[in-house]
Amino acid sequence: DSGSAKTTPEKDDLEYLTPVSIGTPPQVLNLDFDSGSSDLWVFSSELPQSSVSGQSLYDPSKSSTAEEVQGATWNISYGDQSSSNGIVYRDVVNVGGVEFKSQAVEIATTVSSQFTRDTNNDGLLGLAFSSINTVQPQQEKTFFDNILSNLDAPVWTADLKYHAPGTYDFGVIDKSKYTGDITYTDVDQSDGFWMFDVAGYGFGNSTFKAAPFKGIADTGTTLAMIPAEIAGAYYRQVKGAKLDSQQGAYVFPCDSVLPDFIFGVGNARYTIPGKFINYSLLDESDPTTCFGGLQPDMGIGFAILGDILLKSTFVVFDAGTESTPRLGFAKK
Ligand SMILES: N#Cc1c(N)n[nH]c1N1CCCC1
Repeated sequence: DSGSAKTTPEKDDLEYLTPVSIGTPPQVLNLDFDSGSSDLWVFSSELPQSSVSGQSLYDPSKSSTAEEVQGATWNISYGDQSSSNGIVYRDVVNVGGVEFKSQAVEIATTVSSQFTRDTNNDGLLGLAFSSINTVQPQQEKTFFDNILSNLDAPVWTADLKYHAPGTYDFGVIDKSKYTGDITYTDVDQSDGFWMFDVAGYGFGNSTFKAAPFKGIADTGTTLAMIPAEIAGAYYRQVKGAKLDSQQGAYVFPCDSVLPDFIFGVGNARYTIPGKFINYSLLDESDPTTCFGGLQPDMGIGFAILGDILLKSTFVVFDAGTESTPRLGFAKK
């Protein structure tokens, strides 16, 4: 098996939403594919109306193939303090033509206000490791884990783009989506994430610094949260940039020309264009102050390499054969 699904960015590339078919007849929901978490959960007919503001709802009672997982519950909270919880069904799930007949579909009976406000996001499809799936008493597998043995190759790939649709592929590495070689690096899955070593960094007229740091490849995070001293050194190159203490984030004049940011994987070097790092207005009411796409990590012990970084490359999430999983990066 192999398949390909188009993923479309919300405003400012806040997140990328991908159509997923669930049930019989198929109910299509647009989900946020998240390599930083491992639950497939959806807005559902079981939610109170006050929690729904335009999202599409999965209704298991309208699917002839839905079966409730008796006694199973789930409860997840994310780094941005958003959260959701509910009960569990199994149903047919199809992503880009790849189907699994008894995927755990976690239906929300409660969602936090951030999700209610995110009107086009119908839920999440977790693509981190199944070891951090939150279903109890019996943990469930991710969609990728479930389809793995049927895939032509044990991989999924992310080709995210700046202010344009991209694709998530399963079971195939599409050579038309990248240039040059793919550089692979080992993954430490012990925290359930796609965690790897960034070999170092560079920007502006500074030379590349071989100062390695750990980070997770996280398609579910908008920005790139990097070690505070690196973020500080980067924004010192930007006239008028300052750390907005209220936000705990760097802001700068919107007409700033931001330096490119170089990151290393193994011996390879990749460039995040400065344009990507001029992320968005801080506040719609002030057209002169902009918000950076690179921000300091919150001292959690690893960087969170989200869409700002991932969209500058073609990324291979490789489960490996019996060996360790690995990540591949290529220019495009
Ligand atoms: N915070 C956070 C976060 C993350 N690190 N990966 N995915 C996240 N979210 C998915 C939906 C809301 C937040």
